[in-house]
Amino acid sequence: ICAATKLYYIQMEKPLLEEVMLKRSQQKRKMSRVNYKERIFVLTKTQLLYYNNKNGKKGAKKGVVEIQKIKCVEIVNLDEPTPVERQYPIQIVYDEVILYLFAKDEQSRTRWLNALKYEIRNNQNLAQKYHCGFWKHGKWLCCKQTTKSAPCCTFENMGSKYRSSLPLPPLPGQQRKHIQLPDIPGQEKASLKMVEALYSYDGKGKTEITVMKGKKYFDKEGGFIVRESNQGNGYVVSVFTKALEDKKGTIRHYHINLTEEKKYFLAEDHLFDTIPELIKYHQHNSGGLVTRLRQPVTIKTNKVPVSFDGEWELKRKDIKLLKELGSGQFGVVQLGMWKQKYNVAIKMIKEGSMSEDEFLEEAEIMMKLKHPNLVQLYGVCTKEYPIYIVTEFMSNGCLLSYLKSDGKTLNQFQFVEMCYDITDAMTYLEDLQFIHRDLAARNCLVDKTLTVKVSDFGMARYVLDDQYTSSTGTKFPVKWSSPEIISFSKFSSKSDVWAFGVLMWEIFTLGKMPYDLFNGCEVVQKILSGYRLYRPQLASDEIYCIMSSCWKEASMKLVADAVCCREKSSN
Ligand SMILES: Nc1ncnc2c1ncn2[C@@H]1O[C@H](COP(=O)(O)OP(=O)(O)OP(=O)(O)O)[C@@H](O)[C@H]1O
Ligand SMILES: [Zn+2]
Repeated sequence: ICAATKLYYIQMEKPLLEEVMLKRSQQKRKMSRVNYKERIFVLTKTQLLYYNNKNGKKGAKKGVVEIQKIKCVEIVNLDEPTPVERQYPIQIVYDEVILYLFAKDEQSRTRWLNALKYEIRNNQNLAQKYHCGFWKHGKWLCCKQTTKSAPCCTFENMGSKYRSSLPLPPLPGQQRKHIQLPDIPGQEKASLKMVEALYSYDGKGKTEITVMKGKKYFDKEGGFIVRESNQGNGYVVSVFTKALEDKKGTIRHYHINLTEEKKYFLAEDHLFDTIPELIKYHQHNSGGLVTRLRQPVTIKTNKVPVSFDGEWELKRKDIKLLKELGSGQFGVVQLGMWKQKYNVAIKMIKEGSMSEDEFLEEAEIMMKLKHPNLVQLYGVCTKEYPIYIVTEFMSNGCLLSYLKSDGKTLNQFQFVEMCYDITDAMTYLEDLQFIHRDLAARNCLVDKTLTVKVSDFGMARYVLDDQYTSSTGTKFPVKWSSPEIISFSKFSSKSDVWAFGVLMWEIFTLGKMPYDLFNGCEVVQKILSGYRLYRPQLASDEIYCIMSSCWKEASMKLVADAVCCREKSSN
């Protein structure tokens, strides 16, 4: 939980926007000349930072504005003839200072305005008014007042709609899907209610939606889809709302219109070059729609509906095997199709590799474990051999292989996000007092959106292979094992934490073998004498601190003594 919280805060440092913009000198001395310099601006959830621009790369840090201190973010009117590169000014008012920035075009300016306004929405001292013109040569160009601190002349018009006690969803592209930490404002834990269409229905008129039998639809305020128009002429945004007369909610449909200049719009005054930009805008501004587009509704066809209602024995004839994905301790894993439409992964249990009865006793409980970062168990086929274990299919396969093959394409924040995904699932398991027992990169899987999910939870208990289950066996995951596992085979959520630390290390080394110079026996000796994995090059001190905090021990001596005793007695 502690690691999860820390990783969450590191995510807060993640760049939301990064772009080169011109910055006007701040004229700290009254008569100093006005100049404009190119800076690289970076927005995070807590700071707006700017750096020297060294051929598009960040050079020395030149300044920081704390998001908390910002009072106002607005455009500035152009009252004077202005060179082309300064047509899109933004003002950021904080402390008693104004920062003037110049975006390269209207789109970029809108992007920054929206992002900044969104991040400052809960600030304490947001200004009610501002100056719509520049402060220049000792006066305000808007109202001609000559004291800088003169009361502002223009009422704030846009900021207010971001000020809301209701939590807003994260910015598009930055979504954390399932943050559960209670004390951070602005988190929205989606409470999705799923409705299944019992009959197919062709929507008529403006307020009806076409549904297909058996498909699942989310019934949520602001839930929306972009779909092809039924008439085949372009695209339609369908959005669900309960804001209107009908308490059960209605679905409104809006045609995406195209102007002659090839700009898209839903409501006249907001034009966009692309549909994603249009959607992005309306995710933050209702702009004429019944409601803001809050939550994209996914009608994923390759995902098995989760409501099996306890029906965990699946029919073998409903499963078509398609291709081999790999193999593990229990045998071959296949990609398959369930009921001709859902992708699933099928573990075909090799006879003699699993204590099947014990697994089946527990499978029902494991089916009930549901978390966006746990590979979902869908069911089993037990009537014939080989027994099938059917789970969610993860198109990017095993995390360890993914790190080795594609790790180089990932950035720091993606590593952090992966770690965070795992802590989220592990926090859930710990809350339910479910111990994983074999957490490692090889037992995590990656889906097509690069979300990492934890797999094979609890499965180590059903392995029939002494080399794997005995702590002295050759296949026993010693390198992921905490001292108390090595010493007394004591598994707990705490030993899962130890393994998580090693898993973090695997992520930040792009899938290196931990302690690669040592064999199992040597690792045991090393660990028990206090040796720990080194800091991976890609891990900052902060990250390494989280990682190594997973390998702390209450008392090394107690454990060392215990091992010593055990060795003596076995001699
Ligand atoms: N749900 C899944 N979706 C996609 N690929 C999968 C899935 N489950 C397993 N695989 C693929 O099959 C391989 C074998 O998986 P399995 O879980 O049986 O073994 P393992 O965890 O790699 O090894 P072991 O069982 O020895 O710990 C994985 O490495 C992965 O490439
Ligand atoms: Zn003014």
